[in-house]
Amino acid sequence: MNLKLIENHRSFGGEQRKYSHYSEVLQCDMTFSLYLPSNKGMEKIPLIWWLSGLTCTDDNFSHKSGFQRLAEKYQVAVMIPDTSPRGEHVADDESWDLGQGAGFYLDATQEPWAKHYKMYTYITEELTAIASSLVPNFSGKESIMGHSMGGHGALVMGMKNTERFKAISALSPILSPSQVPWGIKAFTTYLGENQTSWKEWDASELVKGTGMPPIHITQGTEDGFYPEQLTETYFLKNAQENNVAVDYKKEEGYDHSYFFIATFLEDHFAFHMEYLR
Ligand SMILES: N[C@@H](CCC(=O)N[C@@H](CS)C(=O)NCC(=O)O)C(=O)O
Repeated sequence: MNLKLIENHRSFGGEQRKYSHYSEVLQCDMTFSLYLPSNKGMEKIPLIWWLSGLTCTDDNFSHKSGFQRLAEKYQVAVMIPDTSPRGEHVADDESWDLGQGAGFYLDATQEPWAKHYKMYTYITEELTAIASSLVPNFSGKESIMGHSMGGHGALVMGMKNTERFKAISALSPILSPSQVPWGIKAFTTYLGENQTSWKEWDASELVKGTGMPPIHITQGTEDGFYPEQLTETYFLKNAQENNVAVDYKKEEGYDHSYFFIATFLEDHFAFHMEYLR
């Protein structure tokens, strides 16, 4: 596993850690970040997964959102993966919404991406085993949240693993990737032209399933990517027709940035903690 602790910062009483390791699934060196609360009460600690958006690494959320205050307040560990496989030998694209920094949290089937772009299996299996070994006194309870591409990733991972994740939330998420430019570009490239294969990676299709965890979504009205990339209509229609509980909130005047994320994060943590206790 070659796990190496490369940073450790005290933050709000807990520890903000960053690790590097060689990923067998992705076939490359990776980093991830992990927050461990102080756990002064020696309680069982649940785990929230955070998935970031396009162009991010695991640093954006830990550097810019201020989430550590909430994780310490609620005594919850937070795991932050990178957004794609990395390295000079890993396929890439010159545009910012494809390739490295834009893995879309799926398992690619098309060349030259299939060898490394397996973010779904990396997170749900390899990183999951690592997380379990690193969170002391882990309660075994997990939930998942994310932003934009990562908001979509959180919905897909949560809805594909309904027994495992107790709650799902997303800030300005892509909701119907098969119908918006970012998603069409990524799915065509990673999964191929046959749109039948897209369905298992599309939150608007998965929401037609049964036994879904509760879902909470926040979208800013002044988000430059809304509604073109982040349209909610089809997702909400499918959720409603299938009786899936989605709390979709629009917030006046907010954009797509980490200023928006930082503003509404407490609301999201409080929502998750209802199901993680
Ligand atoms: N093309 C722009 C926009 C990309 C963008 O807004 N990315 C969002 C996720 S979709 C983000 O979280 N950016 C990193 C940040 O704001 O720290 C860029 O390269 O920064």
